[in-house]
Amino acid sequence: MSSSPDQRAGDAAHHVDPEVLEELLAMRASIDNIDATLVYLLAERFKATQRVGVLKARHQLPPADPARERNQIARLKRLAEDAQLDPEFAEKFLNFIIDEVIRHHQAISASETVSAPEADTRSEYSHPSDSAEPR
Ligand SMILES: O=C(O)C(=O)C[C@]1(C(=O)O)C=C[C@@H](O)C=C1
Repeated sequence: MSSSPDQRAGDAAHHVDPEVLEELLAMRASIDNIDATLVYLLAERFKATQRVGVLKARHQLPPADPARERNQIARLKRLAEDAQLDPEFAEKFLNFIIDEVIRHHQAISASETVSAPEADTRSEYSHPSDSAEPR
């Protein structure tokens, strides 16, 4: 599943000296490995949040937990600063992922309501994050 040097060369192959291209390709090989790791990490994270979504739906917990999110963002921003990563970017990235997780939680909750009609008190539950407005 790794990309070949030809695939890594992209448009640059036509525009740069061979030595420069060689260095660029070496860096792109590293970027490819990092991107693959990101995909695997995200897949594992979504597997974990999927289980949280089922748990929340079964126990009538709201999809979003704003206090937990605030703590995660504060922690991640501190880590980003230590790692010389832009903390604002780290915050945006985490929020982007969490928004997607909440959409998944809402979908699980909707399907659990259908498949578990005994939990009919849930329909009376309301939480700010349950509104139809996108976050
Ligand atoms: O920890 C939870 O309660 C989750 O649902 C997971 C998660 C996350 O993706 O980290 C997602 C939504 C919540 O608002 C907080 C955190």
